[in-house]
Amino acid sequence: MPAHLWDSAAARDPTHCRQIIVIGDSNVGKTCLTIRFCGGTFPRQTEATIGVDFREKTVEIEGERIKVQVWDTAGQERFRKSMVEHYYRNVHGVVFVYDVTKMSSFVNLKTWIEECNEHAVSLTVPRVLVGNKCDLEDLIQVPSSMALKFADAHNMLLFETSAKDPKESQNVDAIFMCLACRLKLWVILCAARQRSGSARLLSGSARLRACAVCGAAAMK
Ligand SMILES: Nc1nc2c(ncn2[C@@H]2O[C@H](COP(=O)(O)OP(=O)(O)OP(=O)(O)O)[C@@H](O)[C@H]2O)c(=O)[nH]1
Repeated sequence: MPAHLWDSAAARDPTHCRQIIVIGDSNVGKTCLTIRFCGGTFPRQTEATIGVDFREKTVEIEGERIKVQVWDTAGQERFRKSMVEHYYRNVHGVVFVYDVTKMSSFVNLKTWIEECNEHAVSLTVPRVLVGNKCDLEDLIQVPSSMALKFADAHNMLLFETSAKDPKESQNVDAIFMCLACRLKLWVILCAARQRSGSARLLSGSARLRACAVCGAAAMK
């Protein structure tokens, strides 16, 4: 395992990047959510994403700076083909997005989760569910209760938000802050295990899984 990841100084290093991938159907607002978080604005116009777009932001969690790189992926199949495997391989956190005004984007979440699992993204990689476009109140098709049930069944937190409404920008931040926070906790947990020198903890159990941050084995 890479020793530097256990070093708390490295964990605090703002240049040490955590990659978060944003996936979901085309047009659900992945680009707008990413721009709202990284740039604080809502773009007047967006083009369909081709492959993957990268944006970065350094966030502070309990006094520690963590650099978050957000990978905004194409929702359209024809624009995804070549990129999927490479990006899934290096991911530290996943944001699944659906459009609260479009039931089909919610139904399709199953396919996105399957794709994620098929590409061997460990279940220990933190995942969150985001219902976007909550500002379109009169058009909502996906009730919160249904989304909550789905989120619970898949062990994810649910965020309902709007990339468009500036009053919701804190909620958009919360999505990524939540993931960054969980990643930070994960690093601390792994470091504690490493310090305790517990070989038993790090091997020999069918319940062990790979750590999302450092690739080391860790308890589920
Ligand atoms: N009302 C409303 N519209 C939104 C919101 N977020 C995005 N949109 C609109 O939805 C459309 C699609 O937004 P994008 O962010 O480009 O969607 P995407 O998921 O990145 O689409 P792909 O790149 O094709 O995968 C645009 O017209 C946005 O203006 C929101 O919170 N509220």
